[in-house]
Amino acid sequence: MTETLDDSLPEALVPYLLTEGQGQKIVLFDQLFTLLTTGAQTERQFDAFVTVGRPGQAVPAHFHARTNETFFVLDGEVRLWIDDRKGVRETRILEAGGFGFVPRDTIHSYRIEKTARIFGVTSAGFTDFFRAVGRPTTTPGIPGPGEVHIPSFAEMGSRGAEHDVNFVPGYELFD
Ligand SMILES: O=C(Oc1cc(O)cc(O)c1C(=O)O)c1ccc(O)c(O)c1
Repeated sequence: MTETLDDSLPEALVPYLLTEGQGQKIVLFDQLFTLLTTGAQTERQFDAFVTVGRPGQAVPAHFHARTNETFFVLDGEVRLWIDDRKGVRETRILEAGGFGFVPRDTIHSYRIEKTARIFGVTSAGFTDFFRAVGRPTTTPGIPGPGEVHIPSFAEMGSRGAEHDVNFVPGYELFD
């Protein structure tokens, strides 16, 4: 018999299957993050999630001291900025199939340019930040105008500091 799951994820290292749209869903700003697997399921090895959103603002520029991140664009267009402050300083619009690797200590930001779906695998624990500042939801799909969740600047800063999300105020996104 086929096992079905609600949106919650198992508490331990067990095999599981999710159907389209299943996973722990969190709204942050105007995007929906669906967590597919996290440290609790992967022996603290990695997190994997899908982001969906419409064209909007760039996320505030930031870096992580311990987290490596990936962006794999499934649909749409996403501009990614990366700056490792050691010589790699680049921006590019990634279309479906495009990929970005953002290692720890790299200042980065992204902006959805055309309604997009992005698959991300990161170091374990990264998505705890979404849980901390985002709003849980059971509604799949891109949040509607009444569903956006905009945390305060102060909350983003303090929760970010707890979760290794280090914002870089005044950082200018370049062309
Ligand atoms: O979510 C990603 O990044 C973020 C989005 C925010 O609204 C605030 C943030 O601080 C971040 C962050 O990176 O910390 C992200 C990362 C990787 C990926 O594949 C994504 O699709 C989104």
